[in-house]
Amino acid sequence: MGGTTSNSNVRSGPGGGSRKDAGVSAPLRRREMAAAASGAGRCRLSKVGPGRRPPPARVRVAVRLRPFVDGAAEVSEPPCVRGTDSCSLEVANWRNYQETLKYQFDAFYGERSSQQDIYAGSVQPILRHLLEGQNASVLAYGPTGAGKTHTMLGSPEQPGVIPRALVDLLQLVREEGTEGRPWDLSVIMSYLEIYQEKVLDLLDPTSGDLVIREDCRGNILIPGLTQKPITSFADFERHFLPASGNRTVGATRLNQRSSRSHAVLLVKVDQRERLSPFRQREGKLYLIDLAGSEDNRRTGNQGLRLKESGAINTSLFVLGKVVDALNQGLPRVPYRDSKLTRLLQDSLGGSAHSILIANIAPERRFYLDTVSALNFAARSKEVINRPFTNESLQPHALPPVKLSQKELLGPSEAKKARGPEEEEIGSPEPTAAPAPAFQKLSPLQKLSNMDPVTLERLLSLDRLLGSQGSQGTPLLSTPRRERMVLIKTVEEKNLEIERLKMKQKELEAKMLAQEVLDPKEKENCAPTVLRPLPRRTVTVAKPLKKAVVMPLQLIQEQAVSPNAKIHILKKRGRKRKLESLEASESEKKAEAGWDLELSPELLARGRQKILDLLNEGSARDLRGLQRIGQKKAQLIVGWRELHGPFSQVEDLERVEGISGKQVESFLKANILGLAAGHPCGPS
Ligand SMILES: Nc1ncnc2c1ncn2[C@@H]1O[C@H](COP(=O)(O)OP(=O)(O)OP(=O)(O)O)[C@@H](O)[C@H]1O
Repeated sequence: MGGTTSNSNVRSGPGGGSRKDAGVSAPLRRREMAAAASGAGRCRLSKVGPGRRPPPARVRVAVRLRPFVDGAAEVSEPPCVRGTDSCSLEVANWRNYQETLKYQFDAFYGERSSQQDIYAGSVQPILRHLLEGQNASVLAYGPTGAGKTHTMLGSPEQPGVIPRALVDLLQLVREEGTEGRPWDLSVIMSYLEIYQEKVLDLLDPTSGDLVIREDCRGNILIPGLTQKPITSFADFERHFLPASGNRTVGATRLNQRSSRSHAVLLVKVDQRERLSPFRQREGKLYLIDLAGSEDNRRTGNQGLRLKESGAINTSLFVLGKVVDALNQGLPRVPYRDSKLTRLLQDSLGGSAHSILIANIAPERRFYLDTVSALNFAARSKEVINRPFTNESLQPHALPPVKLSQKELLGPSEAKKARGPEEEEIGSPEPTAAPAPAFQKLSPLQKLSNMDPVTLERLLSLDRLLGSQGSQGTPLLSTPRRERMVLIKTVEEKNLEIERLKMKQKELEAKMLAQEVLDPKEKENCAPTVLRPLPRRTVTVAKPLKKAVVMPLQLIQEQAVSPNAKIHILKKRGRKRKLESLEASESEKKAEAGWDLELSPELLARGRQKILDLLNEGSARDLRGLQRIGQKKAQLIVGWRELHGPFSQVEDLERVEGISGKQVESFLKANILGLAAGHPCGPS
């Protein structure tokens, strides 16, 4: 290794974390803005105070150099890396052997450092944040065979970060949670791996690929992931050791037991205040052993190993892009481009106290990997996180909710939001009660109380008047007298509409009576053939496109079940009848000119059944519904866990990943089957 140092090759300047934190440089601000945009600081929490952003905490970076593991190599070649002090190291410059590349980090651990040195120096200090209700993460990064698993897991003789952290954390929890202390504490663990872009539960390997979600505070969670309560280290080992056996490892040319996946141990510390105001806090610790980046020219990987390697390298590449985007303050940070980065979203540029341990190897054959790992580590230490206290009130301590969603809506909207059954029950909802005299309603509230049809007509009249330019004054701001005249006109129109509706009903009844009398006509009609009625000539508002929902199976069912009423097909445009129920699917599609009107009770029954399933069904039950696969089922269960029960089927649209269109087609596919009491088959 050359003795001369070239300053131009110093990749990271001597500026320590404190100096950078205090600085107000533009790039730092941009990074902070990106961190905020990425989800940090979205919370309004008591520790931080409403409107105030949590203070920044830079990602800490430590580098660990492992010793030579191959004695022969140590004798034949000098190391290509060496430490210069407890924070700095230098690497030979392959372009010019007279020079070295210098790096400075928060800590550097040389080849003689022990497991305890790394743990006590870099990991132990962040554990206390968990008891403050904050998140923390430890990531082991580096090329394959550089010692990540050794650092995180270690061996029975040299236990690594994971066992040491668990021992200390459980001890802390015991001390803090003893009787007489203000908080009651509990610890829960989960363990997963990301293997070939699949999130697999190591505590329950049968569970399949899990979905990663983000809550309103920007916290990352995985619904359906097994959570095991632990109270002692023996408890932890009982779950952890067999689960570690489930992790995917394989032999490569560079490591006999190479991790083929990213392993993530999640330890959650839940705290509940014993006395008023009964706050609760949650701190999460992620302990992550990343799979190593692999140069497949050297690993000699082929087949499955090559595929695994591709997934590992891609996710690590995205990790690099995320770090770069955060550093450059880019508006879009590509967290979603890989499962790994999605999971690390609140650890990088997010809400956690994070420490990255970059593992490097001294052998020459690792040289390029070492330089690339060090460069990544140097970029990572510029990333700013904003840890905050994750604190809320325990559910029983919350004051009663004053306004329900229905109460916030106007009466007509609330009526629409209620199911037909609810309407029939006619509960004395506050929405129906007159507003108290002292409550001064704003004009907007008055409008929202109006019948939507009237309101729609008022607004279109308003638009019309506006477009004519004659009156010039928009309706809602016209003088009271003129407004009254206009409203009266609207009311008259409404009356006329009602009259026409009545007339139409009479006509319909007449036609039905005629059909009954006409035996020839009757002969032609199989009981299930749905007959068109004259088209309505008056539309109150823009006609809503009605869903044509008629699974063949159900129509046949209706034929033998006279109780269930499915009414009428209404003609729209072309004069064609549904000839027979055996009509092919394409023919049915061609019948777009026909609308089907279904018995409202039948629809309401179907909706209620769907709602019950959405609120009470397991992911497996939900998979039994049409148009719901494994992912959507998990999304639904996850949403429910986060937000509570769905109040109406349309709430499905609020589930991230389910669009309004999908909800519509889901409804169409399921409503009749469920109403008719069919068990739903898989889609
Ligand atoms: N600090 C250390 N002291 C002694 N041996 C070490 C040290 N670090 C790593 N090793 C040894 O080096 C080998 C490779 O280490 P390890 O499996 O931890 O690498 P890795 O980075 O996790 O690799 P991969 O990404 O392929 O899983 C192992 O035999 C391990 O025992």
